[in-house]
Amino acid sequence: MSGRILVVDDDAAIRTVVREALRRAGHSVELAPTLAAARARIPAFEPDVLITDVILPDGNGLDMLAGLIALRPQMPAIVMSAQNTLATAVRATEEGAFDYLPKPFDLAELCRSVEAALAIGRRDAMAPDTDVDTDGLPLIGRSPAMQDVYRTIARVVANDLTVLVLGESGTGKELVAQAIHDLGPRAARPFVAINMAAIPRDLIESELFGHERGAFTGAAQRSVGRFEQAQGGTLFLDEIGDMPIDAQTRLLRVLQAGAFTTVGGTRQIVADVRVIAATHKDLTTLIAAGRFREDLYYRLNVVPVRLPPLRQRGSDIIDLARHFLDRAAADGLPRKHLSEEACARLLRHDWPGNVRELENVMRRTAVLARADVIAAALLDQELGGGTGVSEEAGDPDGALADVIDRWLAGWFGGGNASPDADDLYERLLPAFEGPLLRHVLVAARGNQLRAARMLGINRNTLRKKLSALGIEPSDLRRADAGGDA
Ligand SMILES: Nc1ncnc2c1ncn2[C@@H]1O[C@H](COP(=O)(O)OP(=O)(O)OP(=O)(O)O)[C@@H](O)[C@H]1O
Repeated sequence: MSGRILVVDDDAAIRTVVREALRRAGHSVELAPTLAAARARIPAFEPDVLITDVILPDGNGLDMLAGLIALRPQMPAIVMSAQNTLATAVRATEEGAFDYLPKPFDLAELCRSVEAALAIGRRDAMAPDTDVDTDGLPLIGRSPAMQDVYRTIARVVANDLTVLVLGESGTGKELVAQAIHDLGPRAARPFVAINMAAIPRDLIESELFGHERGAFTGAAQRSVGRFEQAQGGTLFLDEIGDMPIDAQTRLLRVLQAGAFTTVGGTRQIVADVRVIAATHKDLTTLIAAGRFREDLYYRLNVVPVRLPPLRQRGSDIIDLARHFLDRAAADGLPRKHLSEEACARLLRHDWPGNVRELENVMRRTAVLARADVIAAALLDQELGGGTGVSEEAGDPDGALADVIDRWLAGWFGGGNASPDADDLYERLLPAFEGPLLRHVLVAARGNQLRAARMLGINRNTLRKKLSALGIEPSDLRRADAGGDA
C-alpha cells in the first residue's frame, strides 16, 4: 500500500535517508525541517502518515503532536526520538501517536510501521505486530490495558504522589514500581523494596523504621530501617495487605507527618521518600474485616495502577514470550523461536501465575526444546495439558493429584487399560518420573548430587532412574529454572 508521507526532522541527513527509503517502498514523500513548515504543508499535501522527530528548532514535536494531528484528524503519526525512555514512549502514546520508534531505528522497521499506519489509517489503532520492540524498555506489552498503565506511569513519574499497584501475583507490580522510580527525578537515589509477607510480623516495624540499641530483647545494635535506607529515593511496600495493624498506624503517621522515629527512639527523622505500595489482595475486603486501616488505604491509594491478569491481555502474551526467549538467548541459553501452533497454545493457557509463569515457561522450554523451533507439544507438557497448573499452584498435593486424576480419568475412559493388563505401574510411573527428574535437574543446573538431595533420594538411585528413562543430565546443565521454580 502506498501513501503520502510527511517527514518532520531538522537533520537533513535523516530527512534524506528516510525519504529515499520511503520512496523506494513506493510512497510519495515531502519533508519539513521545522514544526512551522509541517503545519504549513499538512493542509495542502494531506499526508496519510506523519513522521516526526521530538526535538525540533521551533519546539517539541510531542508538545505539538496533538495540534498537528488536529489539522488532519485521521492521520496516524509516528514519533521518532533519540530519547529512548519509557517516558517518551508513554508520552508519545498519550499524545495520540500511532507508533514510537526509538532512534537509531532501522529503515525496514520504519517502513513496516508506515505500512501498518496506512493499513489501519486511524491514529488510535494498535501498533503493528512486528518483531518485539523492547529497546531496553522495562515493560513489555502493547495491549490497551498496558497502554493505560503506561499513561498512569507517565502521569506520576515527575511527582511524588503515592501509588498503589494492584494485581495478581506475577503481573509485574514490582516492575511498575521500579519503572516509576527509574524514570523519575529520584532515579539516582535508592529503590528499596520490602515484602510484608516475607518478614516476621513482630519485626516489621523495626525493619521499616529501624531501632535503637536495646529497644527490645535482641536489639544489640542500632539498626537503620528501610525508610532511612530509601532516603531521597523510593520505598516499595510489597504485599501491603499483610502489614500488621500496629505497623499500619505507624506508617500512616509517617505519611501524614513526613517524618518518623525509630523503634525505641525519640528523634524525628525526616522521610524524604516516595512510597509505592502493592498488593494482590482486595484491600476493601480487609478493611471490612478490620484488618486494614481505611484511612491508610486512602492515603496509599492516591493513584491506583491496575495490572490486569495476563489472561486478560492476550495480545501481550506473544510479545512477552518472545521477549523472554530473547532474554534467555542473551543469558547464553539456546536461541529458540515459537511455531505458530506454539503461539496458539500459549494463547489458550490461563496463566494463573501471570507474567512470572510465562517467563519461567519460556526459559525452561528454551532449554528443553530439542529443535530451534518450540513445538506446541512441548508447551502442552510444560503447561500441564491445558489444566492451568503453574508453579504458582503452590499446593502440589491437591493440584497435582487433581491434574493426574483428570488425565487418568480420560486415559481409562479411553479404553487404554484392558482388564488383562499387568504392567500399569511400570508403564505409567515413568510418565511422571521423567518430567520430575528433568525439572529437578534443570533447577539443580545439571548437578546430580544436588538433584538427588533435592529429591531426597540417593545419588545411585537417581543415576539408575536417569539411565532407565534415557535422560542425559548434561543436556540440562545450562538451564535455569527461572529463579522461582
Ligand atoms: N510487562 C512486563 N514486561 C516484561 N517483564 C515483565 C512484565 N511484567 C512482569 N514481568 C516479569 O515477570 C516477573 C514477575 O514480575 P513482578 O515481580 O514485578 O510481579 P509482581 O506482581 O510484583 O509479583 P508478586 O506479587 O508475586 O510479587 C518479573 O521477572 C518481571 O520482570
